[in-house]
Amino acid sequence: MDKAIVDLCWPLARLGEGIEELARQAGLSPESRNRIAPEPLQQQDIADLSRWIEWASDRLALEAEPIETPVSQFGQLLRNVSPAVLQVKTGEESQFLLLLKLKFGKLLLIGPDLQVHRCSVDMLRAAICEPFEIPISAEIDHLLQLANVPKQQWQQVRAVMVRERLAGQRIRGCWLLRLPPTTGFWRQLSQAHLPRRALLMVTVFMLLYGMEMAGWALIGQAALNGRLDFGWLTAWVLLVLSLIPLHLLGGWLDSMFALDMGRILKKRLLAGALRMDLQSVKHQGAGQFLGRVMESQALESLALNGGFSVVVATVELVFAGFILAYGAGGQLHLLLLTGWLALTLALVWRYFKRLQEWTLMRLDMTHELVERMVGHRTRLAQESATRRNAEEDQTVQEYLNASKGLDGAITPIIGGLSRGWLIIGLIGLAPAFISGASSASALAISLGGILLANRALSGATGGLAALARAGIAWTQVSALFHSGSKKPANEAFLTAAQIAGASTTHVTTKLIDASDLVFRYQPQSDPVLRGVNISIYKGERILLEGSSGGGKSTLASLLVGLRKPDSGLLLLNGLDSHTLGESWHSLATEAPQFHENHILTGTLAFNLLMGRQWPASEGDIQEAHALCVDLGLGELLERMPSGMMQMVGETGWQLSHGERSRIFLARALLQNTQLTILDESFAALDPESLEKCLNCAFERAQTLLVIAHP
Ligand SMILES: Nc1ncnc2c1ncn2[C@@H]1O[C@H](COP(=O)(O)OP(=O)(O)OP(=O)(O)O)[C@@H](O)[C@H]1O
Repeated sequence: MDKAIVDLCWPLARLGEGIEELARQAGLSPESRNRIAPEPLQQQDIADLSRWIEWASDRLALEAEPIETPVSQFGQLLRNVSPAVLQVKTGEESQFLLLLKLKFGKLLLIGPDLQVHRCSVDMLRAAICEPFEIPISAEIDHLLQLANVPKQQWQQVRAVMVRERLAGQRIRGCWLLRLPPTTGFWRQLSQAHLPRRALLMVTVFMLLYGMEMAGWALIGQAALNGRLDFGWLTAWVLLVLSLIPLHLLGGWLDSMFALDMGRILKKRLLAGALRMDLQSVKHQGAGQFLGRVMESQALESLALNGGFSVVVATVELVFAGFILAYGAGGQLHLLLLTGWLALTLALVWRYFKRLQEWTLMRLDMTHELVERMVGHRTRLAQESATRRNAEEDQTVQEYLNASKGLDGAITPIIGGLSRGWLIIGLIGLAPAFISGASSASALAISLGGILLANRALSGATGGLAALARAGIAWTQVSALFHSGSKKPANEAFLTAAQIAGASTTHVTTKLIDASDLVFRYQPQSDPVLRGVNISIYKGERILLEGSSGGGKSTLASLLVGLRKPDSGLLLLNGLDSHTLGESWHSLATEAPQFHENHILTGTLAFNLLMGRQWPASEGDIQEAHALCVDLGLGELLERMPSGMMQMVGETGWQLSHGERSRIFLARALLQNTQLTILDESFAALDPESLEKCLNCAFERAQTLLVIAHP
């Protein structure tokens, strides 16, 4: 490896300091004083590197996204991924490069001397791809010799051959540092320079209107003074032409702003949706969520378009106010314009209230519709035909009435306000016109002001109506937005051995230790679980029986960390949920009951291996295939034209009840966790399949808890 690159490498022991420096120089963590420096990882724990980098970044209120790419595309990756941490293998040791950014075609790297150094993309690419390329280069050179390729073409041909040979190999060991979507929204906006861009946008539009008005003043004055010759016209045309690049700049700034704002907002809402507590998700139902998704899309487009129109209209109104004040109408015109604006706001408020009522009704209808669609078969089979549509007419009638009210509120806003202002503006000009006291130029200025205010009002009314709709959408998605914020982790880093309860200082054979657990679904309701004590030792096979509704599935969800107990102590490998954090899920998993488990639309392989790294390795796919055969699904796999890559789910191959239940079982077993809970996973199986599946579970699960009604 090039000596210049070796000098830029950071040792593992200083990586925490390096990440902190990288984040600081990349402007990702301005408030460095309040952060806690992550403890370094030791070289012997290198297997935990990826988790450690993610944990250390979390400590700095950042997110480290692991990125992998085919070797052939690594150069491209280097150009696009920054700031990033890159792993470099130097002998047995792992060292690291800190990539700050790409500037004028060169990469900027932070060295251990804390200085920024420049380096070419090719040089860095060669250094990191070396371990992949060296083993095959001798063989390729031999081939080139045999093929009598002229020496001067070797470099070129070798590069192509290396690329071809390494096409299937992927490089790991690259982590992109960025602000997580859970960071404060304002900080994300400033990081993307959005406030600055908004200010620039307003300035461009102010300039645009200033110039536009100057143009009209120029031509108007020349016409009124009778000096409209070729020179004046040329000056006017030049002014108008110079508006074109400004218009383009304004449009570009506007779309870039909208894109970035939309991206940040979407990421935040998605993060919120994924972090929502299981209970509230269940409580709201699929229909409500569908409604929310629709509202979140509306929020983005309406808030941006509406907000932008209102800003532009405000600029126009300020200019119109100035012009009117200087015109023949003077104070009277200003007064009329203020009154008209007040009327506009009042009408928009009325529209907002009616829209609120209408939206709630629409969301309820969406919810009901989804529920009816889901339960359609049941209704056809069970519900009396006469009752089936009984309530629909009344609901639709109420919805129609609300829609009529909404139309009544929007019509004057869209159609009437700007046109009405034209009439009011002209009436305001009448006294000056009739009395003849004002000059022709003052009348012309007033007329220009009225027209500009008319344009502003039509933009403002559309914009305000869109903002009102965005406001309603916000009330629907604000919970998602707020649940997307999170504080950085405070827990100490745990190595894989510590999590597994097998580190040198802490060895435990007790996998689950629960005492006095209490859980209730609603704060005011009776507990479903009360005073539960249970100990599960590693390697045990346990059958959990009990009366229906006794709380077995609820207990399972506590043990796999999907729910938290209201009180009591629950330890996994001697560690509580606060200490283990997300790692709880890598230790304990369950195959939930049939009605709570799903085959997702995707390949069979994805459905089986979704708990592992995706895209899956060849080895993972073979393991999943072998397990399916053990569970008696071999014949099904043979029938499927694409085998493991067969599309399944709603729109794919329709699996039978028993097939699904075996895929759910395989999915849980393939996670290879220390504790596997199977919640009534065998209910749909015939005795022969049941025996096969049970044997498989006994063989594969490290510790097994089976919930069943034998
Ligand atoms: N969201 C909820 N709100 C209130 N009560 C709930 C909720 N979910 C479940 N319960 C109640 O909690 C109790 C325990 O349910 P759980 O599903 O854990 O029982 P179970 O022992 O697994 O039953 P089964 O053997 O019938 O599957 C039941 O009485 C159930 O009605």
